Amino acid sequence: MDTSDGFNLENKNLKVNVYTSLVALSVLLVTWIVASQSLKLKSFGKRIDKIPGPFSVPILGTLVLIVIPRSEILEVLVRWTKKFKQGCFRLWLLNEPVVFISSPDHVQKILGSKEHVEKTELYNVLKPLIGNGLITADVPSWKAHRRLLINSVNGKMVNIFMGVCNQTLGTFHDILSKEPSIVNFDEEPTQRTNLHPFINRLAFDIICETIFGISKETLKNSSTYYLNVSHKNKTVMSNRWFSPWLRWKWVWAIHPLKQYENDVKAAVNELFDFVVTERRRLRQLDHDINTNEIDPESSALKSHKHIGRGALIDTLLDAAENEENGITDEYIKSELMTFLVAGHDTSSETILWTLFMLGSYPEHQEKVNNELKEIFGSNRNPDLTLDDLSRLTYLDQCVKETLRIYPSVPLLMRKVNTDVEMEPDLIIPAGTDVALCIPAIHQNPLIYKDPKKFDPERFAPDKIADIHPYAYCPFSLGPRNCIGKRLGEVLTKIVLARLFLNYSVASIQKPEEVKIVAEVTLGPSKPIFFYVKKR
Ligand code: HEM
Repeated sequence: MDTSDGFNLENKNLKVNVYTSLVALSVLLVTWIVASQSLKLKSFGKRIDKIPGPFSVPILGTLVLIVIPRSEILEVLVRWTKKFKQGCFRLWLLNEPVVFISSPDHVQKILGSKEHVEKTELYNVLKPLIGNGLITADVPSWKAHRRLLINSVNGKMVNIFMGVCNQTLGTFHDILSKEPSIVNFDEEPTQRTNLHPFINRLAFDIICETIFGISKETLKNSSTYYLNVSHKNKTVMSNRWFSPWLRWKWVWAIHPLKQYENDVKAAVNELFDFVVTERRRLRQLDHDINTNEIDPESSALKSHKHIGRGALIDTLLDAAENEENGITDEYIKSELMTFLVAGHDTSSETILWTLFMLGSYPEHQEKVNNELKEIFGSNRNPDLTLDDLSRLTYLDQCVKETLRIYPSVPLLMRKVNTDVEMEPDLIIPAGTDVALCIPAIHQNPLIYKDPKKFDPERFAPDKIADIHPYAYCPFSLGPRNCIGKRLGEVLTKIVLARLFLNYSVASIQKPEEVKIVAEVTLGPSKPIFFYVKKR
């Protein structure tokens, strides 16, 4: 007998055995997953289903969510908030439940508690871009890092920020005043202006400089400075955030956007390497200047145009010098990207929506102008101080009211690790994902009379105390609120003040014509246009 025949036969048998074992193993695995999931869901699901909610079926979950376009999800959520008792309802996203809450007392029980600070798995969609920074960090790392950063973010970073804002606004004014669609005060504009790209770029430049401690001229030399942190990323993240199908991890693993995610990771790494190397060089230069080890006429010193110590990167590099803090380069990268992503789109959307509101309601724009005139007289380009900003109280009311109607972050989520009794007959079981749809919370007619109306008077100093503290949460509330709230407020007000000192705006579309889209931030479905006149 030919020995090679025997060998082939043995080989064939071996292959058949391997395939059979693999199939058997897969069947066992799938059975085990299905059985354990259904056992878990049986008892858990029964408790969840005691909470009312829209029609749902096993496995596919709440059917409406699968068929409606993403642009309508927000409207549907607001409608359900009104329909179900105390605005509390459960949804099934495929086989995972989410409980939505909206009454101020319920919001307080979750956001106000030190216990419910864990984020849900959904936040993992942000990780390719922002790693394990504060937004996505697990609870122990979040606690340690928040403690590390809070004082400098609200202290020296604010002062650095003011300097960067004033300087960048100067150049911004030069760019904007050359825009051909902007006319002099006595002329009628014929061309419309889309202010969004200007504002977004401005916010990006200011935040970049304050976080990385590197002037934007230097950053421009980095090939990835223009890393598209804006549109395409938002689409990728929002697809994963809002599409129920993409919650199935295996779908995501083979999804075409996976490649894009990898490209983003590579670009983030490149940007980070550039920034950290450059900042370390500047810190060394600082040291040499202080210790007189450098010739005052040297070219290195002449090109030394940086913003001084106090950028976020300095706090992180200082902390890394003490080994006990356990700060790694990987963490520094995550935190820098977290602040960049969390800071610039949120602020620029807030500025844009406020312009839209003040452009739609000229009577309120007039009041803002009067306030500016009273404080700055005829000086159209003052360097603003924190004290000036605190005196702009009517502008502040307008921004607050805009953030009520158009909160830049539309959705917050928390995982609760203990049973939470909302009402005696309404218990959210431990392990549930709890969601807060901020536009729905902000449209509660029991708190805000005529909630769709733009009325800055709601936030007048003598009325603000009437608003339940947990009925207004554009920056979230409680221990895991927005750490950059102060920076976001300063940026929004300083940009708006400088704009209204020099320009008047009129919105072209009416508020009811502009649809909002809930992505990771809340933006208009189509660009918003203005007629802009120089003052
Ligand atoms: C008007 C502007 C802003 C708005 C409306 C806003 C809103 C928010 C909201 C709602 C959260 C909570 C997110 C969640 O729990 O899922 C948050 C968190 C955060 N924001 Fe802001 N933000 C703004 C500006 C900024 C700025 C300028 C920065 C920094 C430069 C920043 C950095 C952060 C960070 C790091 C977190 C995570 C905090 C933590 O988990 O401890 N934000 N922001």
